[in-house]
Amino acid sequence: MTIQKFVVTADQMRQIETRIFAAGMPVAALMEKVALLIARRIQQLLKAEGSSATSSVRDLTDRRKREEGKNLVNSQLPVIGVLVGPGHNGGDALVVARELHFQGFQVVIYCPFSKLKELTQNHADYARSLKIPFVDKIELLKNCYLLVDGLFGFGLEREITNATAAAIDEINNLNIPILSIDIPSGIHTDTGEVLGTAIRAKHTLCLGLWKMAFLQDRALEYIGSSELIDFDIPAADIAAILGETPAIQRITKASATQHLPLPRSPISHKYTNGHILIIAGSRRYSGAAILSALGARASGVGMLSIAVPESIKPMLSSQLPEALVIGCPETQSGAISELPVAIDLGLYDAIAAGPGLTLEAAIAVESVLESDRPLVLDADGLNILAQLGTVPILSERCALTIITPHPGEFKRLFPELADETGDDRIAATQAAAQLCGAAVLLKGARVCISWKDEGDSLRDSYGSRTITYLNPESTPALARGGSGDVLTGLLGGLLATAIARKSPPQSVAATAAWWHAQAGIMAAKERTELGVDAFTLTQYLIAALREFAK
Ligand SMILES: NC(=O)C1=CN([C@@H]2O[C@H](COP(=O)(O)OP(=O)(O)OC[C@H]3O[C@@H](n4cnc5c(N)ncnc54)[C@H](O)[C@@H]3O)[C@@H](O)[C@H]2O)[C@@H](O)CC1
Ligand SMILES: [K+]
Repeated sequence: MTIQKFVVTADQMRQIETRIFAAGMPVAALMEKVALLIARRIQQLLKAEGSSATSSVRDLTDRRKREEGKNLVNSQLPVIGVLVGPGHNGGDALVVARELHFQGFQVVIYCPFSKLKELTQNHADYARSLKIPFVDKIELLKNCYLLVDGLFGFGLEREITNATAAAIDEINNLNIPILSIDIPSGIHTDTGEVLGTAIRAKHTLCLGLWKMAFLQDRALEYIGSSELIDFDIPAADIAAILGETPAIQRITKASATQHLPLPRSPISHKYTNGHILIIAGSRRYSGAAILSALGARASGVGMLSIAVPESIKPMLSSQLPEALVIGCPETQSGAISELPVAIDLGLYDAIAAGPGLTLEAAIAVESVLESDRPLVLDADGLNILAQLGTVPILSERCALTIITPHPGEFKRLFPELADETGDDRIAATQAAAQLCGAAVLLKGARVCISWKDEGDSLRDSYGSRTITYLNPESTPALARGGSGDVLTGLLGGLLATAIARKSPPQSVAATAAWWHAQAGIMAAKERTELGVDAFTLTQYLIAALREFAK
């Protein structure tokens, strides 16, 4: 079982927790276990940072051994501030404060609440008895080296207002690195929405199972970097609440690799490895066709055909010697006016259409929509689809369609939905998939992919019957023109191969999103976040594959 693939709502986490407690695990024991893991992780992180502050802390612990029994409070030493809320998130924080205190760190506690849950109150009383200082003004935290945020966890449901909101803003303004326990206080666990105001963490330790907010773009600036603290939730309890095959999953290396067309059959030939037709480009946007084709090339697809306006055919042929380039009749401005009369779409396992077409290519896009071929539709293909009427057209298709909108295109395709679901990208993608029957890949920092479930699996947390995959890792280096064109080609190539190999076609969308992001991450590591232009990205696809698929 890979714990990394699970993702839960606050309600699901509560249900899982309830089962654990009902089975006999004492609440206090679980809090103790979890908070000890957090305290240990904080110490590791401080050590890894290797800063002067950490060495002072180390000096302190060494000295502690030497000077046993002496008062260790020394204002010159780094102080860790612990922010404590009224619920069990605050309880976790108090256990962390206590442990760090015993490890020789200088700790101060800020708890602006008079009424605490019982267990949290017990820990607060014990911390006071240990003479860990409590401060009641935020300015007294200003010399802290690190703040640990335990104000609210997944129990936060309503807006933070008044004094608490003002305190959070003041804490953020101290500009001290903050480590959040479970989730930055103020972030909605499911939607990632900021409930009034929220802690801006540098790093967040998510407890037990990944919460939905970590996959919602709007929460990412608050979450900072993040990691999961696994506290041994029994697999049976997870399965009881999420189902044997959870309706919503984070993409993992294992799941991405599972849907790669590897290994190849030793007796495969070019046609059994799939034939993709890419329809892309115009005189104005010729590069889009090249980038999509290079993306498809990296997928290892058996045969690559590219339909472009006649006038840019030589350019494509020179860039992609292995490809079959089809010149199409073109408009005056150099867009595809229609597909060649002689083209037989039935030859292709899948079609990918859209990048760089311009709105003038509507007739060509209509032809592929009317065909019975599995289809990836992107960019201008989507803009044309929106004009034709998204839902009626897609509902009529008899083959799989995968649409890959960015949020702007999504709004054009599903204007009502975009209004209803706001910035909840997961809910929006699921609702769109449910409505139009296509697989929907919503681009963004955390790509979300959803399609209607034809089986009998559980309803997902939003009540719709969809399968959803969320890409947990990416890089802002990919936020530039052309990187989407690469994804279209890569996805198209994988789709054609999946069709030829008779493997589940929708799942390749998750593999493509993961692969694309991993290539971006690898390229950014080597070349910085500014060094990942779309062409460079295509050059990292195979290197990234070699790394994650080994
Ligand atoms: N799920 C699990 O298995 C575990 C959970 N633990 C911790 O428990 C947390 C959840 O604890 P709780 O359910 O007690 O909830 P929280 O600690 O997240 O906060 C809820 C508390 O805040 C108050 N509150 C909610 N919204 C507020 C607002 N807008 N303004 C002011 N007060 C507000 C509530 O009345 C309640 O007292 C997790 O995030 C985690 O840190 C851990 O102790 C161990 C294991
Ligand atoms: K928190």
